[in-house]
Amino acid sequence: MISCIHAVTTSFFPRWDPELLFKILNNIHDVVLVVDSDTTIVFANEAYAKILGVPVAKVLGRRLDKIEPKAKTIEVLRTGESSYCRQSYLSSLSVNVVGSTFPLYNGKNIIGCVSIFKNINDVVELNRELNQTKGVADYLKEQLEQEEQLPNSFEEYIGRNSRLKETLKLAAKVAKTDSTVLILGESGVGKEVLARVVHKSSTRKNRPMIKVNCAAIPEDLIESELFGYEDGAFTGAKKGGKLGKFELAHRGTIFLDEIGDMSLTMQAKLLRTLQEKEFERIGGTKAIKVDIRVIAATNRNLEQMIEQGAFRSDLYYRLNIVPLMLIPLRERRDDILELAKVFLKQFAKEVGHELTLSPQVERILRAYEWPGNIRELKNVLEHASIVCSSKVITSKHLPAHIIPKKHRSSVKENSYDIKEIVASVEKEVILSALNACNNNRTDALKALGISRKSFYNKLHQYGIIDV
Ligand SMILES: Nc1ncnc2c1ncn2[C@@H]1O[C@H](COP(=O)(O)OP(=O)(O)OP(=O)(O)O)[C@@H](O)[C@H]1O
Repeated sequence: MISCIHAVTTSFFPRWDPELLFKILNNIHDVVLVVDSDTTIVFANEAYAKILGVPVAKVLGRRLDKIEPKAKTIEVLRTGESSYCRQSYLSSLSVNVVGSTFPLYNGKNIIGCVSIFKNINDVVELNRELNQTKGVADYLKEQLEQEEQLPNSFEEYIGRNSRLKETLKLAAKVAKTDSTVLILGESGVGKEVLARVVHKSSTRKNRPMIKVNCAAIPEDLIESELFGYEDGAFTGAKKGGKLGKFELAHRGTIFLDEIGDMSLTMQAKLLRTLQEKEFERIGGTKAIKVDIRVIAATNRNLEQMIEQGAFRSDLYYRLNIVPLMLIPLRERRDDILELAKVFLKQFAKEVGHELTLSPQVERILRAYEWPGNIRELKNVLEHASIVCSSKVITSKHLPAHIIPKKHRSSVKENSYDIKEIVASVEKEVILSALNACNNNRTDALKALGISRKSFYNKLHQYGIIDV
Protein backbone atom coordinates (compact mmCIF):
# COMPACT_ATOMS: atom_id res chain seq x y z
CA MET A 1 0.00 0.00 0.00
CA ILE A 2 2.73 2.44 1.10
CA SER A 3 4.87 1.67 -1.95
CA CYS A 4 1.83 2.24 -4.16
CA ILE A 5 1.24 5.69 -2.58
CA HIS A 6 4.95 6.37 -2.96
CA ALA A 7 4.81 5.63 -6.65
CA VAL A 8 1.89 8.00 -7.19
CA THR A 9 3.57 10.76 -5.16
CA THR A 10 6.97 10.48 -6.82
CA SER A 11 5.38 10.54 -10.25
CA PHE A 12 3.90 13.95 -9.30
CA PHE A 13 7.11 15.18 -7.58
CA PRO A 14 9.88 13.77 -9.75
CA ARG A 15 12.36 15.75 -7.69
CA TRP A 16 11.53 16.97 -4.15
CA ASP A 17 11.09 20.71 -4.59
CA PRO A 18 11.54 22.51 -1.18
CA GLU A 19 9.60 25.56 -2.47
CA LEU A 20 6.58 23.42 -3.16
CA LEU A 21 6.89 21.71 0.24
CA PHE A 22 7.06 25.09 2.06
CA LYS A 23 4.05 26.31 0.11
CA ILE A 24 2.05 23.31 1.24
CA LEU A 25 3.18 23.65 4.87
CA ASN A 26 2.51 27.39 4.94
CA ASN A 27 -1.02 26.94 3.76
CA ILE A 28 -1.93 24.53 6.52
CA HIS A 29 -4.08 26.09 9.26
CA ASP A 30 -2.40 23.97 11.94
CA VAL A 31 1.01 24.95 13.28
CA VAL A 32 4.00 22.97 11.98
CA LEU A 33 7.20 23.47 13.94
CA VAL A 34 10.51 21.63 13.40
CA VAL A 35 13.43 21.78 15.84
CA ASP A 36 16.86 20.16 15.70
CA SER A 37 18.35 18.00 18.45
CA ASP A 38 19.21 20.97 20.68
CA THR A 39 15.71 22.51 20.25
CA THR A 40 16.78 25.21 17.79
CA ILE A 41 13.83 26.09 15.56
CA VAL A 42 14.73 25.13 12.00
CA PHE A 43 11.28 25.49 10.47
CA ALA A 44 8.03 27.19 11.47
CA ASN A 45 5.09 27.70 9.13
CA GLU A 46 2.94 30.82 8.70
CA ALA A 47 0.30 29.51 11.17
CA TYR A 48 2.94 29.64 13.96
CA ALA A 49 3.97 33.17 13.01
CA LYS A 50 0.32 34.21 12.97
CA ILE A 51 -0.26 33.05 16.55
CA LEU A 52 3.01 34.57 17.73
CA GLY A 53 2.37 37.82 15.86
CA VAL A 54 5.94 38.06 14.44
CA PRO A 55 7.38 37.10 11.04
CA VAL A 56 8.73 33.55 10.70
CA ALA A 57 12.27 34.93 10.14
CA LYS A 58 12.30 36.22 13.72
CA VAL A 59 11.82 32.79 15.28
CA LEU A 60 14.09 30.71 13.07
CA GLY A 61 17.35 29.93 14.87
CA ARG A 62 15.90 30.58 18.36
CA ARG A 63 15.95 27.83 20.99
CA LEU A 64 12.55 26.41 21.93
CA ASP A 65 13.74 25.37 25.43
CA LYS A 66 14.29 29.10 26.14
CA ILE A 67 10.95 30.20 24.65
CA GLU A 68 8.72 27.38 26.03
CA PRO A 69 10.72 25.40 28.62
CA LYS A 70 7.82 23.00 29.28
CA ALA A 71 7.18 22.20 25.60
CA LYS A 72 6.37 18.54 24.85
CA THR A 73 9.06 18.69 22.14
CA ILE A 74 11.78 18.73 24.79
CA GLU A 75 10.47 15.55 26.39
CA VAL A 76 10.08 13.87 22.98
CA LEU A 77 13.72 14.69 22.14
CA ARG A 78 14.77 13.20 25.49
CA THR A 79 12.66 10.02 25.34
CA GLY A 80 12.54 9.47 21.59
CA GLU A 81 8.85 8.61 21.90
CA SER A 82 6.01 10.30 20.01
CA SER A 83 3.40 12.13 22.00
CA TYR A 84 -0.21 13.06 21.36
CA CYS A 85 -1.60 15.67 23.69
CA ARG A 86 -5.36 16.19 24.10
CA GLN A 87 -5.05 19.71 25.43
CA SER A 88 -2.18 21.78 26.78
CA TYR A 89 -1.47 25.43 27.32
CA LEU A 90 1.50 27.14 25.66
CA SER A 91 2.35 30.15 27.78
CA SER A 92 4.74 31.69 25.20
CA LEU A 93 1.83 31.83 22.72
CA SER A 94 -1.02 32.19 25.26
CA VAL A 95 -2.92 29.47 23.47
CA ASN A 96 -4.56 26.18 24.32
CA VAL A 97 -3.51 23.54 21.82
CA VAL A 98 -4.08 19.96 20.81
CA GLY A 99 -1.65 18.13 18.61
CA SER A 100 1.16 15.65 18.25
CA THR A 101 4.94 15.67 18.41
CA PHE A 102 7.21 13.00 16.95
CA PRO A 103 10.98 12.54 16.75
CA LEU A 104 13.05 12.57 13.50
CA TYR A 105 15.73 9.92 13.26
CA ASN A 106 18.82 9.57 11.16
CA GLY A 107 19.58 5.92 11.62
CA LYS A 108 19.51 5.45 15.38
CA ASN A 109 20.19 9.09 16.22
CA ILE A 110 17.50 11.65 16.97
CA ILE A 111 18.23 14.63 14.78
CA GLY A 112 15.16 16.68 15.68
CA CYS A 113 11.49 16.77 16.31
CA VAL A 114 8.29 17.86 14.53
CA SER A 115 5.26 19.35 16.31
CA ILE A 116 1.90 19.76 14.64
CA PHE A 117 -0.78 21.44 16.71
CA LYS A 118 -4.02 23.37 16.52
CA ASN A 119 -5.10 26.51 18.39
CA ILE A 120 -8.28 25.61 20.32
CA ASN A 121 -8.72 28.84 22.29
CA ASP A 122 -12.20 29.41 20.80
CA VAL A 123 -13.29 25.89 21.69
CA VAL A 124 -11.96 26.23 25.24
CA GLU A 125 -13.74 29.57 25.65
CA LEU A 126 -17.00 28.16 24.26
CA ASN A 127 -16.71 25.18 26.56
CA ARG A 128 -16.20 27.46 29.54
CA GLU A 129 -19.26 29.52 28.60
CA LEU A 130 -21.29 26.36 28.09
CA ASN A 131 -20.29 25.00 31.49
CA GLN A 132 -21.09 28.30 33.12
CA THR A 133 -24.50 28.48 31.43
CA LYS A 134 -25.20 24.91 32.51
CA GLY A 135 -24.15 25.77 36.05
CA VAL A 136 -26.46 28.80 36.13
CA ALA A 137 -29.34 26.75 34.67
CA ASP A 138 -28.83 23.98 37.28
CA TYR A 139 -28.71 26.57 40.05
CA LEU A 140 -31.93 28.25 38.90
CA LYS A 141 -33.66 24.89 38.52
CA GLU A 142 -32.67 23.91 42.04
CA GLN A 143 -33.89 27.23 43.41
CA LEU A 144 -37.24 26.86 41.68
CA GLU A 145 -37.68 23.33 42.94
CA GLN A 146 -36.84 24.31 46.51
CA GLU A 147 -39.28 27.20 46.35
CA GLU A 148 -42.17 25.09 45.08
CA GLN A 149 -41.51 22.01 47.25
CA LEU A 150 -42.82 19.71 44.57
CA PRO A 151 -42.31 15.95 44.71
CA ASN A 152 -39.18 14.82 42.89
CA SER A 153 -39.86 11.10 43.04
CA PHE A 154 -42.73 8.67 43.47
CA GLU A 155 -41.64 8.17 47.10
CA GLU A 156 -42.24 11.87 47.81
CA TYR A 157 -45.59 11.93 46.01
CA ILE A 158 -48.49 12.27 48.45
CA GLY A 159 -51.19 9.73 47.74
CA ARG A 160 -52.93 7.52 50.31
CA ASN A 161 -55.95 7.12 48.14
CA SER A 162 -56.09 3.63 46.62
CA ARG A 163 -57.23 4.78 43.15
CA LEU A 164 -54.42 7.30 43.00
CA LYS A 165 -51.96 4.65 44.18
CA GLU A 166 -52.91 2.47 41.19
CA THR A 167 -52.19 5.36 38.83
CA LEU A 168 -48.85 6.06 40.53
CA LYS A 169 -47.88 2.38 40.31
CA LEU A 170 -48.46 2.40 36.56
CA ALA A 171 -46.70 5.78 36.22
CA ALA A 172 -43.60 4.45 38.05
CA LYS A 173 -43.52 1.46 35.71
CA VAL A 174 -43.84 3.48 32.52
CA ALA A 175 -41.35 6.11 33.75
CA LYS A 176 -38.51 3.64 33.26
CA THR A 177 -39.37 3.17 29.58
CA ASP A 178 -39.34 5.60 26.67
CA SER A 179 -43.08 5.18 26.04
CA THR A 180 -45.32 8.12 25.30
CA VAL A 181 -47.52 9.01 28.26
CA LEU A 182 -50.87 10.79 28.20
CA ILE A 183 -51.92 12.35 31.52
CA LEU A 184 -55.62 13.09 31.89
CA GLY A 185 -57.51 14.91 34.60
CA GLU A 186 -59.26 18.13 35.55
CA SER A 187 -57.45 21.43 35.74
CA GLY A 188 -55.20 21.73 38.79
CA VAL A 189 -55.07 18.00 39.69
CA GLY A 190 -51.30 18.00 39.24
CA LYS A 191 -50.79 16.70 35.69
CA GLU A 192 -47.65 18.76 35.21
CA VAL A 193 -46.32 17.73 38.62
CA LEU A 194 -46.82 14.06 37.69
CA ALA A 195 -45.15 14.61 34.30
CA ARG A 196 -42.11 16.01 36.14
CA VAL A 197 -41.94 13.03 38.47
CA VAL A 198 -42.18 10.62 35.51
CA HIS A 199 -39.34 12.52 33.78
CA LYS A 200 -37.23 12.62 36.95
CA SER A 201 -37.66 8.88 37.42
CA SER A 202 -36.60 8.11 33.85
CA THR A 203 -33.18 7.55 32.32
CA ARG A 204 -33.49 11.03 30.81
CA LYS A 205 -33.57 12.74 34.22
CA ASN A 206 -30.27 14.57 33.70
CA ARG A 207 -31.57 16.17 30.51
CA PRO A 208 -34.30 18.82 30.53
CA MET A 209 -38.06 18.40 30.48
CA ILE A 210 -39.28 21.15 28.17
CA LYS A 211 -42.86 22.31 28.55
CA VAL A 212 -45.04 23.63 25.74
CA ASN A 213 -48.38 25.06 26.78
CA CYS A 214 -50.36 24.43 23.61
CA ALA A 215 -53.30 26.57 24.83
CA ALA A 216 -51.34 29.65 25.83
CA ILE A 217 -49.28 30.05 22.63
CA PRO A 218 -51.15 31.90 19.86
CA GLU A 219 -51.90 29.76 16.80
CA ASP A 220 -49.51 31.69 14.52
CA LEU A 221 -46.56 31.29 16.92
CA ILE A 222 -46.87 27.67 17.95
CA GLU A 223 -45.05 26.29 14.91
CA SER A 224 -41.98 28.46 15.54
CA GLU A 225 -42.14 27.66 19.26
CA LEU A 226 -42.07 23.94 18.55
CA PHE A 227 -39.75 23.75 15.56
CA GLY A 228 -37.70 26.96 15.80
CA TYR A 229 -36.64 29.03 12.80
CA GLU A 230 -33.61 29.91 10.71
CA ASP A 231 -32.02 33.34 10.47
CA GLY A 232 -34.29 35.67 8.45
CA ALA A 233 -37.12 33.12 8.21
CA PHE A 234 -39.75 35.87 8.52
CA THR A 235 -40.01 39.57 9.35
CA GLY A 236 -39.45 40.10 13.03
CA ALA A 237 -37.49 36.84 13.40
CA LYS A 238 -34.61 36.98 15.88
CA LYS A 239 -31.16 37.36 14.30
CA GLY A 240 -29.33 34.08 14.19
CA GLY A 241 -32.61 32.13 14.31
CA LYS A 242 -34.08 30.39 17.33
CA LEU A 243 -34.08 26.84 18.64
CA GLY A 244 -37.51 25.27 18.94
CA LYS A 245 -38.76 23.36 21.96
CA PHE A 246 -38.21 20.03 20.17
CA GLU A 247 -34.51 20.78 19.78
CA LEU A 248 -34.21 22.03 23.36
CA ALA A 249 -35.74 18.76 24.53
CA HIS A 250 -33.28 16.60 22.55
CA ARG A 251 -32.31 13.53 24.63
CA GLY A 252 -34.80 14.72 27.27
CA THR A 253 -38.58 14.95 27.49
CA ILE A 254 -41.07 17.26 25.83
CA PHE A 255 -44.19 17.97 27.87
CA LEU A 256 -47.09 18.97 25.64
CA ASP A 257 -49.54 20.53 28.09
CA GLU A 258 -53.16 21.22 27.09
CA ILE A 259 -52.72 19.09 23.96
CA GLY A 260 -56.52 19.18 23.45
CA ASP A 261 -56.28 22.90 22.67
CA MET A 262 -53.99 22.44 19.67
CA SER A 263 -55.43 23.32 16.26
CA LEU A 264 -56.02 20.58 13.69
CA THR A 265 -53.29 21.99 11.43
CA MET A 266 -50.73 21.84 14.23
CA GLN A 267 -51.96 18.38 15.24
CA ALA A 268 -51.06 17.16 11.71
CA LYS A 269 -47.57 18.69 11.93
CA LEU A 270 -47.02 17.28 15.39
CA LEU A 271 -48.12 13.81 14.30
CA ARG A 272 -45.62 13.86 11.41
CA THR A 273 -42.81 14.85 13.79
CA LEU A 274 -43.71 12.14 16.28
CA GLN A 275 -43.84 9.50 13.55
CA GLU A 276 -40.66 10.50 11.75
CA LYS A 277 -38.75 11.80 14.80
CA GLU A 278 -37.47 14.60 12.61
CA PHE A 279 -38.62 18.03 11.43
CA GLU A 280 -37.42 21.16 9.68
CA ARG A 281 -37.02 24.58 11.21
CA ILE A 282 -39.18 27.32 9.67
CA GLY A 283 -37.22 28.70 6.70
CA GLY A 284 -34.86 25.72 6.81
CA THR A 285 -34.32 22.85 4.40
CA LYS A 286 -32.31 20.46 6.56
CA ALA A 287 -34.14 17.70 8.44
CA ILE A 288 -33.28 17.78 12.13
CA LYS A 289 -33.35 14.49 13.99
CA VAL A 290 -34.36 14.45 17.64
CA ASP A 291 -34.42 11.84 20.35
CA ILE A 292 -37.28 12.81 22.65
CA ARG A 293 -39.73 11.24 25.04
CA VAL A 294 -43.23 12.68 24.82
CA ILE A 295 -45.55 13.31 27.74
CA ALA A 296 -48.83 15.00 26.85
CA ALA A 297 -51.60 16.21 29.15
CA THR A 298 -55.07 17.56 28.85
CA ASN A 299 -58.17 18.31 30.88
CA ARG A 300 -60.36 17.80 27.80
CA ASN A 301 -62.23 14.67 26.78
CA LEU A 302 -60.22 13.73 23.67
CA GLU A 303 -62.51 10.89 22.63
CA GLN A 304 -65.47 13.26 22.59
CA MET A 305 -63.36 15.76 20.64
CA ILE A 306 -62.56 13.06 18.04
CA GLU A 307 -66.29 12.45 17.58
CA GLN A 308 -66.78 16.18 17.10
CA GLY A 309 -63.93 16.29 14.55
CA ALA A 310 -61.83 18.57 16.75
CA PHE A 311 -59.03 16.09 17.50
CA ARG A 312 -57.25 13.73 15.10
CA SER A 313 -57.81 10.09 15.99
CA ASP A 314 -54.37 9.05 14.60
CA LEU A 315 -52.65 11.54 16.91
CA TYR A 316 -54.79 10.33 19.82
CA TYR A 317 -53.72 6.71 19.26
CA ARG A 318 -50.10 7.80 18.98
CA LEU A 319 -50.32 9.64 22.34
CA ASN A 320 -52.64 7.31 24.21
CA ILE A 321 -50.10 4.50 24.60
CA VAL A 322 -50.08 4.66 28.41
CA PRO A 323 -52.90 6.86 29.73
CA LEU A 324 -52.61 8.02 33.35
CA MET A 325 -55.83 9.33 34.86
CA LEU A 326 -55.46 11.68 37.83
CA ILE A 327 -58.63 11.77 39.88
CA PRO A 328 -60.03 15.09 41.16
CA LEU A 329 -59.16 16.16 44.72
CA ARG A 330 -62.79 15.73 45.88
CA GLU A 331 -62.45 12.02 45.06
CA ARG A 332 -59.33 11.67 47.23
CA ARG A 333 -60.35 13.62 50.29
CA ASP A 334 -58.05 11.44 52.42
CA ASP A 335 -55.07 13.30 50.87
CA ILE A 336 -56.32 16.86 51.46
CA LEU A 337 -54.83 17.44 54.91
CA GLU A 338 -51.50 15.88 54.03
CA LEU A 339 -51.20 18.11 50.95
CA ALA A 340 -52.27 21.07 53.09
CA LYS A 341 -49.39 20.34 55.49
CA VAL A 342 -46.85 20.47 52.66
CA PHE A 343 -48.16 23.83 51.47
CA LEU A 344 -48.32 25.25 55.02
CA LYS A 345 -44.67 24.33 55.58
CA GLN A 346 -43.80 26.22 52.42
CA PHE A 347 -45.85 29.32 53.33
CA ALA A 348 -44.59 29.27 56.93
CA LYS A 349 -41.11 29.91 55.57
CA GLU A 350 -42.42 32.83 53.55
CA VAL A 351 -44.35 34.50 56.39
CA GLY A 352 -41.65 33.70 58.95
CA HIS A 353 -43.72 31.79 61.53
CA GLU A 354 -45.22 28.34 62.05
CA LEU A 355 -48.70 27.69 60.63
CA THR A 356 -51.29 25.07 61.65
CA LEU A 357 -54.98 24.53 60.92
CA SER A 358 -57.78 24.75 63.47
CA PRO A 359 -59.96 21.59 63.68
CA GLN A 360 -62.87 23.54 62.11
CA VAL A 361 -60.69 24.57 59.14
CA GLU A 362 -59.60 20.95 58.69
CA ARG A 363 -63.28 19.97 58.48
CA ILE A 364 -64.04 22.75 55.97
CA LEU A 365 -61.09 21.78 53.76
CA ARG A 366 -62.11 18.13 53.77
CA ALA A 367 -65.76 18.96 52.97
CA TYR A 368 -65.21 21.48 50.16
CA GLU A 369 -65.66 20.34 46.52
CA TRP A 370 -62.34 21.80 45.19
CA PRO A 371 -63.35 22.51 41.57
CA GLY A 372 -59.85 23.97 41.06
CA ASN A 373 -58.30 20.87 42.72
CA ILE A 374 -54.78 20.95 44.27
CA ARG A 375 -54.00 24.35 42.74
CA GLU A 376 -57.06 25.82 44.46
CA LEU A 377 -56.11 24.19 47.78
CA LYS A 378 -52.66 25.73 47.54
CA ASN A 379 -54.06 29.16 46.67
CA VAL A 380 -56.58 29.04 49.55
CA LEU A 381 -53.78 28.25 51.99
CA GLU A 382 -51.57 30.97 50.56
CA HIS A 383 -54.41 33.44 51.08
CA ALA A 384 -54.94 32.20 54.65
CA SER A 385 -51.22 32.35 55.49
CA ILE A 386 -51.07 36.00 54.45
CA VAL A 387 -54.29 37.04 56.23
CA CYS A 388 -53.45 35.14 59.43
CA SER A 389 -50.96 36.87 61.70
CA SER A 390 -50.95 34.16 64.39
CA LYS A 391 -49.88 30.52 64.20
CA VAL A 392 -53.34 28.97 63.90
CA ILE A 393 -55.40 29.40 60.76
CA THR A 394 -59.09 29.63 61.65
CA SER A 395 -62.14 29.88 59.40
CA LYS A 396 -62.04 33.67 59.41
CA HIS A 397 -58.76 33.49 57.46
CA LEU A 398 -60.29 31.47 54.64
CA PRO A 399 -61.73 32.99 51.43
CA ALA A 400 -65.51 33.29 51.79
CA HIS A 401 -66.44 31.02 48.89
CA ILE A 402 -64.99 27.86 50.42
CA ILE A 403 -66.94 28.19 53.67
CA PRO A 404 -70.30 26.37 53.68
CA LYS A 405 -73.14 28.88 53.31
CA LYS A 406 -74.53 28.09 56.76
CA HIS A 407 -71.30 29.34 58.42
CA ARG A 408 -70.60 32.17 56.03
CA SER A 409 -72.40 35.13 57.65
CA SER A 410 -70.59 34.69 60.97
CA VAL A 411 -67.23 34.67 59.27
CA LYS A 412 -67.58 37.64 57.00
CA GLU A 413 -70.34 39.53 58.76
CA ASN A 414 -68.39 42.79 58.72
CA SER A 415 -67.04 42.45 55.20
CA TYR A 416 -68.29 45.12 52.82
CA ASP A 417 -65.14 45.05 50.70
CA ILE A 418 -66.73 45.36 47.28
CA LYS A 419 -63.61 44.28 45.40
CA GLU A 420 -63.37 41.08 47.41
CA ILE A 421 -67.06 40.28 46.87
CA VAL A 422 -66.89 41.00 43.11
CA ALA A 423 -63.73 38.87 42.77
CA SER A 424 -65.30 35.99 44.62
CA VAL A 425 -68.43 36.09 42.42
CA GLU A 426 -66.33 36.46 39.25
CA LYS A 427 -64.26 33.41 40.16
CA GLU A 428 -67.36 31.32 40.81
CA VAL A 429 -68.88 32.39 37.45
CA ILE A 430 -65.67 31.49 35.58
CA LEU A 431 -65.44 28.10 37.28
CA SER A 432 -69.06 27.26 36.46
CA ALA A 433 -68.60 28.40 32.83
CA LEU A 434 -65.57 26.09 32.56
CA ASN A 435 -67.56 23.30 34.12
CA ALA A 436 -70.50 23.84 31.77
CA CYS A 437 -68.16 23.84 28.75
CA ASN A 438 -66.44 20.60 29.77
CA ASN A 439 -63.27 22.59 30.54
CA ASN A 440 -63.02 23.88 26.98
CA ARG A 441 -61.48 27.27 27.62
CA THR A 442 -62.28 28.67 24.18
CA ASP A 443 -65.98 27.81 24.60
CA ALA A 444 -65.96 29.15 28.18
CA LEU A 445 -64.50 32.51 27.20
CA LYS A 446 -67.05 32.80 24.38
CA ALA A 447 -69.86 32.01 26.82
CA LEU A 448 -68.55 34.63 29.22
CA GLY A 449 -68.26 37.16 26.39
CA ILE A 450 -64.76 38.35 27.30
CA SER A 451 -61.52 38.56 25.33
CA ARG A 452 -58.97 35.72 25.41
CA LYS A 453 -56.44 38.04 27.05
CA SER A 454 -58.78 39.15 29.80
CA PHE A 455 -59.99 35.54 30.29
CA TYR A 456 -56.42 34.24 30.77
CA ASN A 457 -55.58 37.18 33.05
CA LYS A 458 -58.51 36.26 35.25
CA LEU A 459 -57.65 32.52 35.24
CA HIS A 460 -54.21 33.51 36.42
CA GLN A 461 -55.48 36.11 38.94
CA TYR A 462 -57.85 33.62 40.57
CA GLY A 463 -55.30 30.82 40.55
CA ILE A 464 -57.32 28.67 38.15
CA ILE A 465 -54.17 28.20 36.04
CA ASP A 466 -50.48 28.91 36.68
CA VAL A 467 -49.49 30.47 33.37
N1 LIG B 1 -48.57 16.13 44.22
C1 LIG B 1 -48.43 17.43 44.45
N2 LIG B 1 -47.68 17.87 45.48
C2 LIG B 1 -47.52 19.19 45.71
N3 LIG B 1 -48.10 20.15 44.97
C3 LIG B 1 -48.86 19.78 43.94
C4 LIG B 1 -49.07 18.40 43.62
N4 LIG B 1 -49.88 18.35 42.55
C5 LIG B 1 -50.17 19.62 42.22
N5 LIG B 1 -49.56 20.47 43.04
C6 LIG B 1 -49.66 21.96 43.03
O1 LIG B 1 -50.82 22.30 42.30
C7 LIG B 1 -50.50 23.22 41.23
C8 LIG B 1 -51.20 22.72 39.98
O2 LIG B 1 -50.55 21.55 39.52
P1 LIG B 1 -50.34 21.29 37.98
O3 LIG B 1 -49.95 22.54 37.26
O4 LIG B 1 -49.44 20.11 37.85
O5 LIG B 1 -51.82 20.92 37.55
P2 LIG B 1 -52.39 20.58 36.11
O6 LIG B 1 -53.30 19.42 36.28
O7 LIG B 1 -51.26 20.41 35.15
O8 LIG B 1 -53.22 21.89 35.78
P3 LIG B 1 -53.70 22.47 34.34
O9 LIG B 1 -54.62 21.46 33.73
O10 LIG B 1 -54.41 23.72 34.68
O11 LIG B 1 -52.46 22.68 33.53
C9 LIG B 1 -48.98 23.17 41.09
O12 LIG B 1 -48.48 24.46 40.90
C10 LIG B 1 -48.49 22.62 42.38
O13 LIG B 1 -48.13 23.70 43.19
